[in-house]
Amino acid sequence: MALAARPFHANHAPFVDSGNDDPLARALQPPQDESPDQREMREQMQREASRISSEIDEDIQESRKAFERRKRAIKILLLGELHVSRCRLPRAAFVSRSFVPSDVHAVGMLQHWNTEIIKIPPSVYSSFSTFLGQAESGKSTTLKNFQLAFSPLHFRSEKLAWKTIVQLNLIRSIKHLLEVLQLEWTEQQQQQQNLPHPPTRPSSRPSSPPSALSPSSQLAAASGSTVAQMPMSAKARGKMPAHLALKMEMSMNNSLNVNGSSTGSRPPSNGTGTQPNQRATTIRFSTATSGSGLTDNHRRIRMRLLPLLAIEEELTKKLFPASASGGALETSELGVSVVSVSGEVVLRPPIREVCVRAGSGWKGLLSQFTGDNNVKTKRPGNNNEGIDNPTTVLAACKDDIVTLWEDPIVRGVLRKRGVRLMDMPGFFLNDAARIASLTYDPTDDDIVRARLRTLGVEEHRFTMESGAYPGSEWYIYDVGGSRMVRPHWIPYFDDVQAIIFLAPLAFNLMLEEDPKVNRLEDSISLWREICSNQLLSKTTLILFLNKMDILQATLAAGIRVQKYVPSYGDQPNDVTHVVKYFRDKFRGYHKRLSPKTRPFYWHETSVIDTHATAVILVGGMFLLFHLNNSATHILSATSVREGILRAHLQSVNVI
Ligand SMILES: Nc1nc2c(ncn2[C@@H]2O[C@H](COP(=O)(O)OP(=O)(O)OP(=O)(O)O)[C@@H](O)[C@H]2O)c(=O)[nH]1
Ligand SMILES: [Mg+2]
Repeated sequence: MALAARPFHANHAPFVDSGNDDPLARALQPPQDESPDQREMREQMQREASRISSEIDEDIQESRKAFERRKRAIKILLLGELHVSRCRLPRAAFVSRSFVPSDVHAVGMLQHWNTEIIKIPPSVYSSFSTFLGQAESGKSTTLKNFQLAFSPLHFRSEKLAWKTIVQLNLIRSIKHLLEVLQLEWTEQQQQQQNLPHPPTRPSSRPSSPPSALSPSSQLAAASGSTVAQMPMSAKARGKMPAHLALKMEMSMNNSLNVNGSSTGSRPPSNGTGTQPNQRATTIRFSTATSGSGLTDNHRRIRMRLLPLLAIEEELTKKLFPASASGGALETSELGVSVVSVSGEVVLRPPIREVCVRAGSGWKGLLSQFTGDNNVKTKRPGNNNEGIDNPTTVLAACKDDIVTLWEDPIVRGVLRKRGVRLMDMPGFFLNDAARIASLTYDPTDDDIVRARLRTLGVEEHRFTMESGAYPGSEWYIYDVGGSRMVRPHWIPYFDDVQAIIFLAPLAFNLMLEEDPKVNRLEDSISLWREICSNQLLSKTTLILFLNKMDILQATLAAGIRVQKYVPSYGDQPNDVTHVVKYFRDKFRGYHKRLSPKTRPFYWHETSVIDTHATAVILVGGMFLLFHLNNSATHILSATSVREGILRAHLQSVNVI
């Protein structure tokens, strides 16, 4: 700015004296024969240039101050798995140019606080830390925990936007459930007709790619037996706006044909067996009770729930219309996964998830659409304000949803097929009675558990409202964790002092972006890459063994590790042994592959547990601040103990 500021000041008399040899000054001299008008114009231009110059200087000053503020602020980078659904570990990495490393150390210290003196290397004070891991590890969930713990007012101010996401999550689970039931009926029907089995049980290759046929395609391929048409219940119809009830009827009629042929138009196959907005076009089933115990009543319930799928489709189109155009919100369809579990098949129906594009301000966008609990649409030519919203439709379907989900026969079908809906991201079926209500108001836990996939890298800046250091600024980076997105992490490795690596112990699950790859195997190979990376040789690595609650449930269900990890052998199939086995594997690679010796820190976590997570986060933050404000970089064991104690106390108050 020096150049602009100097010669253009309006109050400069003649720019230069005649003896000046400076070519620039000469060029800027007024012409000899300058008229008063020309002079006026020239001076006006000079004043304008000067004004702009001052503005730029002010901007620079502001930027400088902002930069300084940012340097002082604590930054947290959440990197990790794209699909957080299966892992519940916070993979947040505390990253801050000035203190980031300390928080990483702080987390480590929480586990090793009994060391008498803990030295924090001064280098930590100018570093970045990062969360890494595969998809669905819980990055965004950790972010929400963070906001809830430190900025609860802000967190709750976004409740309305999250409400719709929770409802969409619930509908998505119902959709999965219905597809599994339909698959069961289809198979039964084929068996009755002595038709070959649909290719959904790759018994020779337990972890083989998904079937080329989606359940709906298989359904459409089925033929024979009676076609049933289930009328919409008067109760359900009565609770809905007329146009919606009509839409429901149309939806059913489009799906069913009393003559057994499809009346619905079927979208062309994309070659993967998955279709956007995929829906059964023909539904046929035997009138007899199936071998699985499913009855006509189950079919009736299923039919009555089909309108939910239509409402989801419509809502998704309204809220997230920008899929193809790179807009703020999108949906993604990840295909069908079929995975062997205990000799059975785990069916992952087509995944069509709502995604949020980084930096899109999606919450504002969603809030525009969602009024008080509703998405309202005024229909042309209709004086009644139509309310096509999940709240109304879910409330109308509540009894059916609860009945179906709690039905022991349905549970038996899910068990037989190895489908564990409760392990899927955004699982809310256990709370259906509460959520499918006209007065539904999301709780903090609902918001934390809501699943919304992240695309790209998103910076979150917020001010701490409570805790030990109110008013302090926070920067958190939340990124997508899928394989496609991982290359975008690399710029954030620059100057990284610490990485929190989230590894869900999902030994029996496959990656959604690549159903041939086991999740845990993917985590381990990512860990190896991180450990051996020369750029990260000085970086402290902290391992979070994530989604411990799911691991517990998986083992309790009798699923054996040995089936998926033969090297596990016949060790006891319990949490303690399983965690130790995999932790030692991670530790071994850490030791063997690290270019330089470094300490190995690890935690077992489940980030949907907001209390436990708050303790870790609050404790970590306390230590971070302590380290930052401390004249010395040495923490005594007493300080650390005090930090943990305060963390516990604060978690009680904050949460
Ligand atoms: N049961 C359980 N669920 C979890 C846990 N952590 C996260 N989840 C759930 O997993 C789903 C995905 O979590 P996210 O935080 O969205 O995952 P993410 O890492 O941000 O995923 P991407 O945005 O796809 O990269 C959500 O529905 C969470 O509620 C956990 O420890 N246990
Ligand atoms: Mg995310």
